[in-house]
Amino acid sequence: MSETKRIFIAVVGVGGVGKAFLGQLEQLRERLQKQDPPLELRLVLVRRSNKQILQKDWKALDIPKVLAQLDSSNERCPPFEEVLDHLTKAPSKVILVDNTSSEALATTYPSILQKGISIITPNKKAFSSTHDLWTSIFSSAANPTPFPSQTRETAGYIFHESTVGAGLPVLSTLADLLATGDQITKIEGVFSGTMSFLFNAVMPSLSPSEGGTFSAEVAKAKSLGYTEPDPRDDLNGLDVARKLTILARLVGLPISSPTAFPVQSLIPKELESCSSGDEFMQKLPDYDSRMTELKTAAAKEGKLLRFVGSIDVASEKVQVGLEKFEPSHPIAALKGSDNIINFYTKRYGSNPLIVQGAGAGAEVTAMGVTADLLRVIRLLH
Ligand SMILES: NC(=O)C1=CN([C@@H]2O[C@H](COP(=O)(O)OP(=O)(O)OC[C@H]3O[C@@H](n4cnc5c(N)ncnc54)[C@H](OP(=O)(O)O)[C@@H]3O)[C@@H](O)[C@H]2O)C=CC1
Ligand SMILES: N[C@@H](CC=O)C(=O)O
Ligand code: NA
Repeated sequence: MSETKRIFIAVVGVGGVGKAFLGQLEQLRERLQKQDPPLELRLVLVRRSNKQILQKDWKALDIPKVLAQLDSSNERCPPFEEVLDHLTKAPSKVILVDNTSSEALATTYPSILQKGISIITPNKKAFSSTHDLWTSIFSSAANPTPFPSQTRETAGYIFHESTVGAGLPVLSTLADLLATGDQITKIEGVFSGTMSFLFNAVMPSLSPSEGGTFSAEVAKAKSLGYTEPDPRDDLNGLDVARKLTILARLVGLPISSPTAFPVQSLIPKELESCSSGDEFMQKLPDYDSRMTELKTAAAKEGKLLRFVGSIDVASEKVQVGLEKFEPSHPIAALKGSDNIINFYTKRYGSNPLIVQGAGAGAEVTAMGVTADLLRVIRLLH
């Protein structure tokens, strides 16, 4: 066998997605170790909000045992810049996996990339906050968006497939459409696993006796790992707005922020001032009748409520909110946490290219991150 090549992996965030990613990393590590020439994926950092394990001597952490080790570790988190300084001294390439929803970490991506460290992440914050940050990230990365037409070899690569539609091939499909010269005219569909789950459960049919209460289904979506760490970030429409911002920017629209277009919030006005997600969840059942009223009104028109988003490229119009659909409509017929993303393009004409499937959940999201890991590995070797 030829000499083993090596890539160092640094994981920040070990919640639902981070844990599932570590499981997939272990499987991939075993596979790549056996290929010829072997490639070693060596885990050297795991970090959560209040503690970390960093291998200063670059020795491999044992992935199946690392979470238990982290639990019992006393190593507090130094500022991330210190960790980054150490990672830049690695004897081989480093890939940082950001499995958090931290905006603070997201704003450091440009400097991480400039240091030659690649990033893979399901965290939407970096790509859907200010347009300046977006520009800064992709002018720092080795793979400028929307597709690598040139490379800056000393910089790191960045991929973020799971920021839209979790592991579904949404960004890679869009990149292929653009790279092969198609023109996107419209993107529309259901972009939130949480919202899909909620409306499929609260209003599965036109029958008033079917469907759970809104607050109980929100609690279920949270326990299934579909919601953002704070479910209000889903219910206020911002999570979908962030995904549409990312897609619109990839298409070339200079969207300034995810609040720059109409976004419907499902948070009752009275609960906008809740100081915590827990307080919000406790009080939400008091407002279930509001959703029942909306549901009843839609059913009178013979329609089902669904939470959707759209980008009209020519008019640069982006919008997010509730709409009503005939029960036979593909959007109304979704199941579970499924997303559906319709790409209308010049080549595909009036029959869109459709990507559909689970749009939230730890394993399917981690799968998109692991697929991004493979993309970076291919570019590095
Ligand atoms: N869940 C899903 O279905 C999907 C999630 N995503 C995205 O994936 C990301 C992770 O989601 P999920 O796993 O569900 O979230 P969780 O809340 O389960 O996990 C978040 C993890 O990040 C850690 N963390 C938060 N802030 C920091 C920080 N500043 N430094 C270090 N660690 C930090 C938390 O630490 P601690 O453990 O100490 O709290 C926790 O381990 C989010 O950006 C989310 O939007 C994208 C698509 C689908
Ligand atoms: N909270 C999000 C998770 C994936 O991005 C969702 O429900 O879609
Ligand atoms: Na995706």
